[in-house]
Amino acid sequence: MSQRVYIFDTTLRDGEQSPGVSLNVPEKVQIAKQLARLGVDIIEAGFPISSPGDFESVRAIAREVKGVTVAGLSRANFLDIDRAWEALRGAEQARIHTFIATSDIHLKHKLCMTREQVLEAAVAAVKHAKAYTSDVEFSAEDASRSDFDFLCQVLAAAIEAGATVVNIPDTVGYSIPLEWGRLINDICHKVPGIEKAVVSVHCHNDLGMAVANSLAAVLNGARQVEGAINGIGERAGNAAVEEVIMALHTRKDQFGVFTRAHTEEIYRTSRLVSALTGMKVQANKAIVGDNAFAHEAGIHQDGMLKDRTTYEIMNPAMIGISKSNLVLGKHSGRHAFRQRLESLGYVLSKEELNSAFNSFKKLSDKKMNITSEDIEAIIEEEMSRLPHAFALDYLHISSGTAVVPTATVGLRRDGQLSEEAACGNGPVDAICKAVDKITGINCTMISWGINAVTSGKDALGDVNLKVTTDGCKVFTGRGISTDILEASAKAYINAVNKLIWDSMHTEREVGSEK
Ligand SMILES: CC(=O)SCCNC(=O)CCNC(=O)[C@H](O)C(C)(C)COP(=O)(O)OP(=O)(O)OC[C@H]1O[C@@H](n2cnc3c(N)ncnc32)[C@H](O)[C@@H]1OP(=O)(O)O
Ligand SMILES: CC(C)C(=O)C(=O)O
Ligand SMILES: [Mg+2]
Repeated sequence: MSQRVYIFDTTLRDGEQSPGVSLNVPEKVQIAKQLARLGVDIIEAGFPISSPGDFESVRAIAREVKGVTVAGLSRANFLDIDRAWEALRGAEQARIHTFIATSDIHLKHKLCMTREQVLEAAVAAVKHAKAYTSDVEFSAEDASRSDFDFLCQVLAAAIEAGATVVNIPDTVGYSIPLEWGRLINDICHKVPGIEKAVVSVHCHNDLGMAVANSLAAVLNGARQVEGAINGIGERAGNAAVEEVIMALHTRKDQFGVFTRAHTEEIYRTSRLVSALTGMKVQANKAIVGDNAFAHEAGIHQDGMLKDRTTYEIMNPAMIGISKSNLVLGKHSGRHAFRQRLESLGYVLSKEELNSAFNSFKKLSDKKMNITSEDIEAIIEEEMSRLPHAFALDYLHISSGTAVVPTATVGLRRDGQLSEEAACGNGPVDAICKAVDKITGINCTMISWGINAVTSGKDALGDVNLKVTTDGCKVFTGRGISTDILEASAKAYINAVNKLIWDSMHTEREVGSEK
């Protein structure tokens, strides 16, 4: 038996049957092109007889999307099949997919047909489709609730009539994996002529077992799996294609099969389908949910930082997700906190880390998402507690068109006020020189910029600047005020405090090496 599993994507047919979803022709073509990039083998582009829009979508996809088989659905009647072929005829590889239910429940209550009539309709439909294309798929709708012998009889007759794929749907998501695996195994062994067809499964998720059932089927001989991206579809949806692909790939030790999917296109495909259908992906959804590669628990984050494989069985890059996400929150620990600080350019001693970590824990009890800005605010607060941190007490500026700009600055450190005055090329330059006189550190300003935080006359000015003393190490400073000179003074003092803090650490590190 071949080890290749064909992926039949029905996002555009069964997926679109999700209540509330309706895709127009360009949207369907866009998704189909992305599905081709993902490397699915068959795209079920629609149900051509169902509406002019669906017909047009199948026709456009058949013409425009190459390198993949394009399928169209039809009931077991000639009109549906003729319409399906009309839509599909421009495809590089076209498949007519015809179906009829085989369960007594459907026969009695829905089709109002006898078993003999269904058998006859199935055979006639396959033969009619076969006159158009060699690639014909036959589905026995509601197979999971069908009488086994009758199901086998219909499948055998469909193969005899020319079906190259026989699809076994769990239409109402009723089966459980053990039972479903056994059914597929029995079909593979008992249906006359089954070796001439690919056995396919189409599982619905009413009991949340669509993917598990699909995989059980693969273990028992199915070589085509049908599903939809993000698991969308009728009622609780279809088997999620991305989950099937990644399960077969990640556990090939168990399945021993392969698909031709380009897994790194999975995430992009999922986002596109979600955006165009308007069906949001739940955060904890396997493979493509926002949390699928996010870690918040401190013990997990520590493990991840030491080796990703401690808590991840798949590399997010394989799915097209750039990297795992260590989310800082109330369950995080010191390792992850320190790592975020280091990525922001802060290196803290053990005591400082502990103190900042305590502030972080208090904040995380109140705030759900801790951002990098929150972390910076915590550190700045920590820095302001340092014995050598300077804080602006007051500022007086004399400036104009006919005077030399002069600044008088008062800074507090450990409660002590120090005052100095200085002249400069402009008022900002004068402020910096006065600050330098107090701190005893001569800094060179590399850049200065201002953004308006709010709008209007009372806008807050957000000054960002960079200073250096040696031309190598650069320290950034930020200050916010409605007065841009005060914002500049605060930003400059902020940068100088970082510089002092850094030199204290460098000294301590050198000292500790001794
Ligand atoms: C399990 C699945 O997902 S099957 C696919 C389901 N998808 C859809 O139904 C979406 C698209 N469907 C539609 O747009 C419409 O249902 C149409 C255009 C196909 C048909 O519309 P209508 O002609 O108005 O019929 P309606 O949908 O009300 O009823 C379905 C008819 O098809 C019959 N039918 C259902 N399945 C089949 C089948 N596989 N083969 C032959 N006839 C079938 C029903 O018995 C019923 O026949 P009746 O009119 O003689 O009672
Ligand atoms: C048309 C068939 C394959 C189907 O969607 C189902 O039975 O769920
Ligand atoms: Mg279905």
